[in-house]
Amino acid sequence: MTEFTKTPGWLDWYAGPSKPAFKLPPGAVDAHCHVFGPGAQFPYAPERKYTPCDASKDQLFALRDHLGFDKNVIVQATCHGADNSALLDALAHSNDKARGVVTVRRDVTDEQLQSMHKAGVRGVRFNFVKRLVDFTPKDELMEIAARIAPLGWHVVIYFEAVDLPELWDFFTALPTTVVVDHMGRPDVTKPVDGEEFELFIKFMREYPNVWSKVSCPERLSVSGPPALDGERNAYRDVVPFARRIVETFPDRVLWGTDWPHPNLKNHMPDDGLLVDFIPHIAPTAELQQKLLVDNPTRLYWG
Ligand SMILES: O=C(O)c1cc(C(=O)O)oc(=O)c1
Repeated sequence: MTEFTKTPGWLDWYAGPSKPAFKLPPGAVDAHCHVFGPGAQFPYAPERKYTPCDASKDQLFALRDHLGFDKNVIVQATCHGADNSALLDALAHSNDKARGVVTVRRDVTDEQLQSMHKAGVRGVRFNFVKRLVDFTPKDELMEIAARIAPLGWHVVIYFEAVDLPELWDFFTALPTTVVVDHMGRPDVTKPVDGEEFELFIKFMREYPNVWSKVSCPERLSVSGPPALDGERNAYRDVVPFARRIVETFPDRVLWGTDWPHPNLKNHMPDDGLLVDFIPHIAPTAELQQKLLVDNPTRLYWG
């Protein structure tokens, strides 16, 4: 049995979350969440940049039911590298209520890809956030994208807003649907109609294969207030950014909790209150239906 020691200062996920006041529509999908280990059963990768607390599939499924979601999309976390065993185990025990996005290297075989497809995998994740991963050459990533495209899978990309100009040519050459994690991490202290965020809007406007997760206000917010202590109007500085994306591209947005929220530094949100962020960025029933049900169902269960 392997013992792991958490990264110093690690914040564990919030136990005993509230019941959201916002009632999720039937069939709602939490389209961005992770499983961590448990490390004793699914060891963390040697090349990881952090060691988390455990966050098991059973704990994830309990949260899903408590919050009122119907399904999950589980995204491979960088602490597991390219070993997708914990994720695949969660899919296998999900009763068809979960899909997955994996991390693979160029040595993955076609048989492995086929078998992951049968298990419910529908995408690969390419990560460009330097604090999370070592650099992977773009030709290797493009080769992987070309191999997963025939399966109907998509590519999930995680990057910081300042790096979009440099990554533009690579992203716009990808042959699949492209899903951006956490709105490409805008700096929300800059104007919502400023140069940086306009480039992201342009990316989505000019490339109809690009989708965005309007998730992670708890990571992007600077002025808060956090989703804690009954606050149902949290992270107000993030609202204009997320709402602009939802209202401009209503058919290409997804929402997820990001549970168990790796690497948060100053607080851990109450996931029930985090769900209450949704109506602030998707104010009508029609937008909520697309964001939470229609879009993820089409992309992952279509
Ligand atoms: O910002 C992060 O630290 C972060 C990390 C990971 C991961 O380690 O996979 O995933 C996320 O969605 C966000």
